[in-house]
Amino acid sequence: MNGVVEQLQASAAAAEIRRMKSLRPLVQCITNDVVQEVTANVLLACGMSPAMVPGLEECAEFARGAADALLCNVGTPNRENVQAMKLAAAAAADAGKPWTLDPVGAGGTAWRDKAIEELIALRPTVIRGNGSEILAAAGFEHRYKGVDSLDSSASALEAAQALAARSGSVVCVTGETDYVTDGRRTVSVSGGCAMVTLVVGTGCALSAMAAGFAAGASDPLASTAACCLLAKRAAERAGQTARAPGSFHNAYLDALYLLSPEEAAGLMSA
Ligand SMILES: Nc1ncnc2c1ncn2[C@@H]1O[C@H](COP(=O)(O)OP(=O)(O)O)[C@@H](O)[C@H]1O
Ligand SMILES: Cc1ncsc1CCOP(=O)(O)O
Ligand SMILES: [Mg+2]
Repeated sequence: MNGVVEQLQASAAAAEIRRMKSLRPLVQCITNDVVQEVTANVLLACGMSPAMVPGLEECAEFARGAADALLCNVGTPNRENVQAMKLAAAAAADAGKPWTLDPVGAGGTAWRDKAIEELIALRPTVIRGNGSEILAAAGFEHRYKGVDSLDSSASALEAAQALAARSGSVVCVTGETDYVTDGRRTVSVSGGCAMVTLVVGTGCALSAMAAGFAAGASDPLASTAACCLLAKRAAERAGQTARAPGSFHNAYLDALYLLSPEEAAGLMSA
């Protein structure tokens, strides 16, 4: 497949980022044990409200009611939290709220792959993963190293397009270049800074951001591409000053906070 790969127009990207910031979406996160804090901090820095609401007893009510969007992330799955993700995802979809699936570690164990397959069947608005995860979730040959990717995003583009066509979700495969596709249109976002991969949770947090960007969006492909663009520009800015992962982490949060929609979209120099 592959076909023509477009780029999001700067004016459209700025409009998506402005829209997200004026909504300040409340993003319900059912995520893994490793990335709770970085996810909340990333959402706050870019202008969203995080709420970690993973409990089986209340997750569906929250998804249906207070939340503007939902993240389901299978990084540290167990029977109970996968069940909570299914209940919350079904409630969100029923209430017309967008939700994002992060298929962390797809392709590693049969049990996790079955959980991911069952979540995909609930039609996430967006599926966001790294190259190996998207290849695995699409049923393509992939290489596996836990939550890291051994496959480039470019090598997973065809799998992303196939997964989007089969699931009805927008699929975002990230890496040196991010690709966002609905199976017909594909948008790429390049740049960023490779040091972002040395800060745990930046991919997981990006999936949470994509959920918030999809809240109220008329075109989830455009909102997801704008989300990737903001993250790439923030990583670039962080990389201008930070020389190692600890300071990069702080500089990345600061850049997510400081970049205006126009700067992130390239309409104004940052
Ligand atoms: N080689 C790279 N160069 C620049 N940015 C990258 C690179 N690899 C990943 N990124 C960025 O890191 C963030 C997380 O993506 P990724 O590392 O693919 O996800 P995950 O953390 O789930 O493995 C994204 O913003 C992506 O664009
Ligand atoms: C290290 C680790 N182990 C289970 S989940 C997780 C975090 C993965 O974060 P990311 O996908 O953003 O790199
Ligand atoms: Mg990940």
